Amino acid sequence: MGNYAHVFQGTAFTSKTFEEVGILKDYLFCINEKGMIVKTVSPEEEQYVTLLREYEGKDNFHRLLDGEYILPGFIDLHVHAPQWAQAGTALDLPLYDWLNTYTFPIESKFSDINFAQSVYEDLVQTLLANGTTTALYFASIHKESSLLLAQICARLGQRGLVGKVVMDNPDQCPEYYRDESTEIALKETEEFIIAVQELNEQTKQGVYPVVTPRFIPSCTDEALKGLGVLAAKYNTHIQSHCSESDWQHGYAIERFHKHDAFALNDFGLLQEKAVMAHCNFLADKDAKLFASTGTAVAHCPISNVFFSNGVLPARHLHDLGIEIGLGTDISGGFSPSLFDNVRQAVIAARMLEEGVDTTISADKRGVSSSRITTSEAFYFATAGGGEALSLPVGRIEENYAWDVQIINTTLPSAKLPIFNNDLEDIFQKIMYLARPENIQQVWVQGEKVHER
Ligand SMILES: Nc1nc2[nH]cnc2c(=O)[nH]1
Repeated sequence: MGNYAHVFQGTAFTSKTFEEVGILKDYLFCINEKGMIVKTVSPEEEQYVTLLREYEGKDNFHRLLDGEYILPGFIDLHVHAPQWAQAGTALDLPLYDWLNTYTFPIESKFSDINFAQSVYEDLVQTLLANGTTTALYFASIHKESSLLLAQICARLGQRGLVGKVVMDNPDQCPEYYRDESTEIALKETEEFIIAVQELNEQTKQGVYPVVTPRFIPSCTDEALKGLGVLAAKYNTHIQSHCSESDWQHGYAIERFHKHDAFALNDFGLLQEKAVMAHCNFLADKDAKLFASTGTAVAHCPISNVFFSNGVLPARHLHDLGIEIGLGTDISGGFSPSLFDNVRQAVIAARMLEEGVDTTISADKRGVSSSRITTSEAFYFATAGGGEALSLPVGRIEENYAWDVQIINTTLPSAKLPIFNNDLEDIFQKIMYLARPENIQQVWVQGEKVHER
C-alpha cells in the first residue's frame, strides 16, 4: 500500500483557517520521496490499520512518544543575516541613527567571506534549532557572501530565500557601504539571481533568489526601476521595507509626494511574490493596493518596539485582505525565535486594543477590535508565511512539504505544566511556554535537519 519514504504517527496542530487550529489526533502522515505529504489518515479511516501493519517496525516508521506533538515548521519572513553578529545589542537608537551607527558598519564586514561563513553558518543552524524551516533573508551588498548564504541554506537543509541587498543612493548610503554604481548593482543582482537559480536545481528543499532594494531611501530611481524589471524577467520574489517608522514613511512622501506603497508599485515592486517588512504606517488605500497586487506584510512585532514608533494594526490589515506572516527582523528584533514573536504579536495587539496611557479614559485609550488570538498569531508564523511566499509550506496537509518541528513537552529540563489531556490547552501551552530545548527534531522537505 503506497511506497512512502516516511510514515509518521502522532498528533499534529495546523491552521485550518485564520481563526481555527485543526487538531489531527493520532494521525498517520505519509511522505513521498520528494518530501511532500501525500496522505494524512485519521484513525477512523479503514486504511489506517492496513498502513500501520505495513509500516510499523520499519526504519522509516516514526511513532511519536507520549508528550510529543507535531507543528508546522515556522516561516520567518524577515531576517537580516549579517545582523546576527550584533543580535541582542545596539537597540538604543532610532532607525536612521541605528542604521548609520551600528548596522551599516557591521554589514560592511561581509566583504570578508570568512567572517560571512562563520556568522551565516551559526545563524542558519540557530534558526533551524528554533523551528524555522523557511527563511526570507536580506544578506548584504556583497554578491559573493550573499551567494554563500544561499549555499549554506542549501547544505544545511533550510529552505532559504536570499537577497543581495541593493543600496546605490549616495545621499543616504555611506561610501564604505554602497554599491559601486547603479549599473554594477543591477549587473551583480542579475548574476546573483542566475547563480541561485542554478543552485536551486540541485537543492531538494529549494533556495530562491530575491530582488532586494533595501528600502526606498537607500536606492536611486534607476535602481528601483531596474530591480522591478529584473524581478519580472526572472520571476523572482521581491522584498524591501515599507513605511516602517515616522522617518521612513515621511521620507517617501517628501521624495515622491506619495506613500511608500504607491512609490514601490510604480517601480513594479509590488506583486504576488513580494513581501514588505513592517508596514506600520500603511493607510487603508495602501493596504488595498497591497491586497490587490498580492503583496504580503512581514510583521516583526519585537523589532517594532524599538524602531517602528507604533504597533502594527495586524487584525485591521488582515481584515482588508492582506496576507501577513511573521519576521524576527534579526537584529532589529533580538530573538531568533518565532515562538517569541508569536507571543509578542499577541501582546502588542492586546496593548493596541487596550491603549497604554492610563491618564486617558478607558473608552478612548486604545484602538478597538485590534486583538489577535494565539491561533491567529500561529497562523501568521506558519500558513500565512507560506501564502506570503506562494510556496506549499506552513500547513500539515496533503500536497504541502513535510516541514515540521516535533515538540517534546516532557523534557526534565523544560517540562511544560500539562496536567490534563485537553489538546486545545496543550496547543496554547506550547505556544506560550515552549523553549528551544523542547524542539526535539526539525524536518524540511522530508529530511531531518536538526535533532536535540
Ligand atoms: N528594522 C530595519 N529597518 C530597516 N530599514 C532599512 N534597513 C533596515 C534594517 O536593517 N532593519
